[in-house]
Amino acid sequence: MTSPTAVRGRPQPGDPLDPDAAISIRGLVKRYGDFTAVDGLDLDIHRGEIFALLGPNGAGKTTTVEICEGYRGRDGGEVRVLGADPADGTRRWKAQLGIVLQSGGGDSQLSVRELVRAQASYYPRPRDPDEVLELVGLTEKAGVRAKALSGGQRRRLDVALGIVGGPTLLFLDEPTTGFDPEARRQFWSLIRSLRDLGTTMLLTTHYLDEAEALADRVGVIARGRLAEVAVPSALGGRETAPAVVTWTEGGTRRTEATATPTAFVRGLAERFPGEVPDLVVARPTLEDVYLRMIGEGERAGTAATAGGEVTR
Ligand SMILES: Nc1ncnc2c1ncn2[C@@H]1O[C@H](COP(=O)(O)OP(=O)(O)OP(=O)(O)O)[C@@H](O)[C@H]1O
Repeated sequence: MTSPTAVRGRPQPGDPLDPDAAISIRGLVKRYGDFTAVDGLDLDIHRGEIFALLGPNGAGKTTTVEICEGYRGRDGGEVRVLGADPADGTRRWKAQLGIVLQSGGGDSQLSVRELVRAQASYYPRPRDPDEVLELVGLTEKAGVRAKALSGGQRRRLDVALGIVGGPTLLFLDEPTTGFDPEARRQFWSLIRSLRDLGTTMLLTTHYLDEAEALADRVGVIARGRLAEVAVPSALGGRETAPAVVTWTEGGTRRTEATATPTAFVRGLAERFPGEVPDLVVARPTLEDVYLRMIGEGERAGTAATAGGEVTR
């Protein structure tokens, strides 16, 4: 289900920061040497929503997210996260954030339970570590050393470490990479239950089905700019795009794009005594519109390479 916040639009350049938003970004710029990785980004993420940031490798997703987390500085623009500028976020502010990094911890001699308990001890109001292990499906592995976990189990541990502090705002950077299909489904229901508890989430992912299944809104970022922000079903005009009807007639594959597929198929059905051969009715998938968008982004830009190396 889509939250009420999901229908709000996106800010325009020059708009004031939104004081009610969980994250409010205006004109964000980040350069690495001569290379501009984030190039004037305006975005509001509303409290309680799940927002998915999509974009090809190197688009600027992690850079944007890490600026919001306070891990990277910026070269221009304004950012407020839970009311504070991340560049001077206090410990108390940081305690409200949960972070699931792309390559998290877990390479430890400590057991899973010990790691989650240790993490919990940094927060003023942590969740119960054993409940968190239950939530991420690691109860049976609680006594196992983290280094003995499989790749997918390690990601679950990363999620456990990210949520044990009871965050108001959770950042998830490609959280289900390496998960098997069942683990992904379990993770999705975990994310939905966190949303039901009121947690705001900013998620980056390369899995379009994940964005579609979880996100109230998605933002497509290409070459450091936001190409579009929309609810998943409306991205790239999907809702109003013509349906494409395909069938076989006289031994030939036929295709018709139509705004009224029901009427068209009814007409088609009258032409055939039984089933319409090989009938398919399709609208553009999220993947179709996404690939078109990032393709347009690539064509609009010129070839650029990253400049100076900056380490976190
Ligand atoms: N520390 C750094 N020093 C120099 N260039 C960097 C640094 N970090 C990122 N970049 C460059 O900035 C651009 C954006 O990188 P970023 O990691 O934000 O992309 P991303 O969208 O998260 O990509 P991915 O999907 O691969 O994780 C890339 O071209 C990258 O090479």
